[in-house]
Amino acid sequence: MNLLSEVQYIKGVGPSRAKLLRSLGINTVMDLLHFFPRRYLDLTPLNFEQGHDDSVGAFPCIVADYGYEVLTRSRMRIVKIPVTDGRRKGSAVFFNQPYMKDAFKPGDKLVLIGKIRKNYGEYEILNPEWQKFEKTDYVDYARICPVYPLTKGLTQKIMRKIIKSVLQDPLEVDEVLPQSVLKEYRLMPKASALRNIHFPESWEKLTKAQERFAFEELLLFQLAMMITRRHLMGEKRKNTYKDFDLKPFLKNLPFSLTEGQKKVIKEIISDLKSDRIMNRLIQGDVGSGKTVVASIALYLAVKNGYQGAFMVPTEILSIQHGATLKKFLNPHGIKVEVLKGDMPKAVKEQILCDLEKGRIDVVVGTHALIQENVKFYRLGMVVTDEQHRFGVRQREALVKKGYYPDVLVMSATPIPRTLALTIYSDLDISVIDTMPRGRQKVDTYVVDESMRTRVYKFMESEIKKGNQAYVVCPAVEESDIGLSSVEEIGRELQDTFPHLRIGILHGKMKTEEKDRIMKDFYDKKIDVLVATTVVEVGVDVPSATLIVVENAERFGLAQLHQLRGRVGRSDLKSYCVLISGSKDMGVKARLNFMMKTHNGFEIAQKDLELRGPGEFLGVKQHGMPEFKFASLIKDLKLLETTKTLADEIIEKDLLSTHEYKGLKRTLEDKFKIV
Ligand SMILES: Nc1ncnc2c1ncn2[C@@H]1O[C@H](COP(=O)(O)OP(=O)(O)OP(=O)(O)O)[C@@H](O)[C@H]1O
Repeated sequence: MNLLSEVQYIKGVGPSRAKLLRSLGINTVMDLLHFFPRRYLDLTPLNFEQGHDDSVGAFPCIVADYGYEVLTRSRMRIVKIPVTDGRRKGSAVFFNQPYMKDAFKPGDKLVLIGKIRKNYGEYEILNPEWQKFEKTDYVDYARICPVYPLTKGLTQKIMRKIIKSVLQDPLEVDEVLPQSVLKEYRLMPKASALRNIHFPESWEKLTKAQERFAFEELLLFQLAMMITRRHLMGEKRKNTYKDFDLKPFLKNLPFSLTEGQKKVIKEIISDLKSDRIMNRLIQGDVGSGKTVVASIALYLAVKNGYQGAFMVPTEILSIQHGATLKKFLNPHGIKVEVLKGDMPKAVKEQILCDLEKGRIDVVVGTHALIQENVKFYRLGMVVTDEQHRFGVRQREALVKKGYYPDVLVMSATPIPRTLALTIYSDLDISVIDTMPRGRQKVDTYVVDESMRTRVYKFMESEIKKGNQAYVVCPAVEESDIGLSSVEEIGRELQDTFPHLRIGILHGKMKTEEKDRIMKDFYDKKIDVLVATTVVEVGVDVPSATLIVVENAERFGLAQLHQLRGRVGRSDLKSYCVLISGSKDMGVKARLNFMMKTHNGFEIAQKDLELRGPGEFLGVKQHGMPEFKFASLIKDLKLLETTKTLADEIIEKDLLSTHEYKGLKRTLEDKFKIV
């Protein structure tokens, strides 16, 4: 049968079933073959005793007597068919299917597929799928049976039959992957992978088939991203960078760089020396010192005649990073300005004009920096500090404006490598893998409400030592859903400790007010900052040594780690207290994980496993790739392998060779590129 034939012409389909299949997106034989099972049943034949509660099993048996109907106490009609597995007695039980009473006669041989349970000493198989067979036939019955995601009107039985009938003929499918790739990575060829994905000959073969499809899926994805990137950023750089002397900058730095920082700076410099535009992601645990690295990139850009832009996720951060950059860059004659949303019009216009004329070297601001009508004189370096956000669109916006700047993306929180490789697959990845010297691990405690008074007493003693503290609450105002709020806790603390200077901060406040509070906290005019998660990302106040998180159960692990990262940013001993009244064992285990683990990448991985990629990244991301076979949680090795291969394919321009024809065509069909 031709793969492009319509499904209607498959044996046993016909117009009405074809319509149902079409509603599942299946038009052709090819579509049908690519309609993959959702899961599989293990149909290794079992006797009644071998069945497990709550798991589906396959039970070959013989009908022992005629079926009969029973009315339950809740007036439900059930049909029972007495059966035996040869040794024990049991029944097949059908709910609300009175016609099943006469479906079988004594002596019929059946295989019943369903969950088994023991009811008053007798085995019952509930609402089973069933198949009549002669004992010898059972050998032919698939041991590993596919379960498809279906629609009303189609049953598993019908679907299996249709697909089986297609698979009976030799499959003339085009192989997508080149023979050399199949051989090198020991992948199952497409035709047998298709057979085994539907009717696996063994569990091992099923795994091999799944691996093959995952490989294909990831390779195609990586190639598509790389080709898009080449279109987008593939401009050859003009190689105008001549000055790589960092001595003056480093001399002015109050500390020496860590090994991790040095390594990443080397990678940046090698990008700037190469003939391709830089697209690099910098990852690092909280407090690993990403900002200095970004400053160095901006320093080099300005030294070589370019302007730089630093985009940050919140206004609070734009002020903080603005101040840091001024401190690092002003002494070298580099002019830095912060562009804020609600600046007086005249000031803003002056900055915009100076930028366009090239009188400002580095501008810091939120993403509005590139969305608004901001024009540059000679933009050469864009640093974006991202909070799990795609930079692609922003980078695209810049390219559309006619700039082809080098791009450095800083990921504000550690993200597991599988996710980094996919959502940032258009970037090269650098990791700062060492922490500044003298950092101690932040002691972390999980406590319940009864400890609150003690925790706050401890806070008082920290402040007496000259340190500062954060209290993070999930809500802004008091409400009836029982969450601690910034306003309520702020008031309570002020009443209990009248001598402490308490400040509150949340997203609903005016920018001006936020600025003032944040500045007071930086300047140590505030001892305790009671805030929502606006302080979550990037806020850097080295003398803060305690963070208390109220209703800690409300936060994800990665977020808690990010919050904890607000303390322990100097050599002062720091503490994190997670307050939670939750009795849920799962929640407790999750919070306890924070006490044991301090490595952000490990925590992020755990968070990803617990919540899945969508939740981990926060709101459901548009454009987040959805893979059928590959797992963003587990398939790190496969991701790395396919990335290396994709690199090689692009580098050597293999897609234009005869051997890679299939791959090229699939890319064109699936992603409309190449
Ligand atoms: N090599 C270093 N030695 C000592 N201190 C350093 C070093 N590098 C950075 N710091 C300091 O460590 C603190 C954290 O640095 P930075 O704010 O750049 O971290 P980050 O990686 O951006 O952290 P986060 O992700 O939490 O925002 C800052 O106060 C910074 O001045």
